[in-house]
Amino acid sequence: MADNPVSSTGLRGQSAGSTALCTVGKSGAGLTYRGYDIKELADKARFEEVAYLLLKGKLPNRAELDDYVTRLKGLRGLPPALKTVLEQIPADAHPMDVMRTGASMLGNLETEQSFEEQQDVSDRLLAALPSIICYWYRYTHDGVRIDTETDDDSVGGHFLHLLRDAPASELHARVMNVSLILYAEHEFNASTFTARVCASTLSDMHSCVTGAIGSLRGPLHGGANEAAMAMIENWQSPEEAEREILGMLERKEKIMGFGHAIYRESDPRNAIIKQWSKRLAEDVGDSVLYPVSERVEAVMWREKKLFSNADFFHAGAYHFMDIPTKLFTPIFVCSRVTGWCAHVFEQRENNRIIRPSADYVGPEHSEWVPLEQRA
Ligand SMILES: CC(=O)SCCNC(=O)CCNC(=O)[C@H](O)C(C)(C)COP(=O)(O)OP(=O)(O)OC[C@H]1O[C@@H](n2cnc3c(N)ncnc32)[C@H](O)[C@@H]1OP(=O)(O)O
Ligand SMILES: O=C([O-])CC(=O)C(=O)O
Repeated sequence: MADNPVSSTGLRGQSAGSTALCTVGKSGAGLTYRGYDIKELADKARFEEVAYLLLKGKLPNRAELDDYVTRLKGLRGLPPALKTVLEQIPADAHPMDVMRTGASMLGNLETEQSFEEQQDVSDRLLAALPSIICYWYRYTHDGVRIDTETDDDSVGGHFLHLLRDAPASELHARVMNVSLILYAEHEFNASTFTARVCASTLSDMHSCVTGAIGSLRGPLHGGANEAAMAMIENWQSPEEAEREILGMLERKEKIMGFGHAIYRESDPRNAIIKQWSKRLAEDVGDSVLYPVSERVEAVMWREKKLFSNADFFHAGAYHFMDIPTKLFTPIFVCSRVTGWCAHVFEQRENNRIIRPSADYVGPEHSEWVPLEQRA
């Protein structure tokens, strides 16, 4: 039987290729996008600058950024056939399924005909994905057909504007900006690897992104921010939270929003979003959810040395901005599409089809039994 040590399952610890986009957990570096520290980006950059950095290869100068923002604003409208499809999707569908269908349908209407169009296709996806989710959400939940072409300068502000029919407050636009920066890129995570595997067959950009959305949907990956919210909203006090978490650990249940495949001691995105979550909690006068979240974090570290990952304090932050829980992971898509597309560019630039081997663990030889004689 083949040797298959647990430590190597899930391809853990194995390099599956190279990238110039991002370092995750590299000693002394925490998280960097093209060499820029995530803390500095979250503090100083606009998400649109980070998108430009990832997709075009360098930070934009003032004129380039202004042009890029104007360009993205001009790409927010949705074709009528896409709106018709979105209107057919039921209100109780999962919004990540809506994102998946939306990206795929856009690929039918605006097919990438050649790789020379990859920059345009990526910009279009980045601009259109918030419109897709909000168009569907408002149609199915509020019965209105919204105009998706807002004049907001930022992707985050545009998303909140569409959701609420009113421009976002400065604080909310700021937090959305930080959140989108934190979620933009993360090396060979599961959804990005999905995109790269798809790209390696020389498939089109919409297929790569559609597949990546499907991978991000799961609760072990992007879906953890929604799962964390569903968990913490049940608890009315830190004491109750502690009791329940101890019970879950006793039953060997997974606590969503904790742990990481690469980081060992902390996720550098956590401290950043946690600080904004606290600020928002103060803004709405919360005295339950934030203290509950803090206690869960403390108990998880005390009991298991497991730390909050990027998703855990995002739950409270989005909740305090009154964003419906089921839209949490779609926001992740609106950001990570930048990383996915940038990885597809890289894969295409130096491509070889991704096709690992498997250790066979089935029977050595199986004797054919005619149909009538089988038990
Ligand atoms: C943006 C993102 O995608 S971040 C990740 C979001 N996902 C989550 O928050 C889901 C919860 N977390 C997890 O399921 C895992 O920590 C993952 C999927 C993120 C990483 O998985 P792995 O790399 O397999 O974790 P790792 O090898 O560090 O696990 C070590 C041990 O800790 C346990 N563990 C890890 N995370 C958790 C958790 N959140 N709750 C309880 N136990 C956990 C594992 O079960 C394992 O225990 P075992 O040795 O007894 O089997
Ligand atoms: O890197 C990972 O495995 C998951 C993650 O944190 C991300 O994709 O942001």
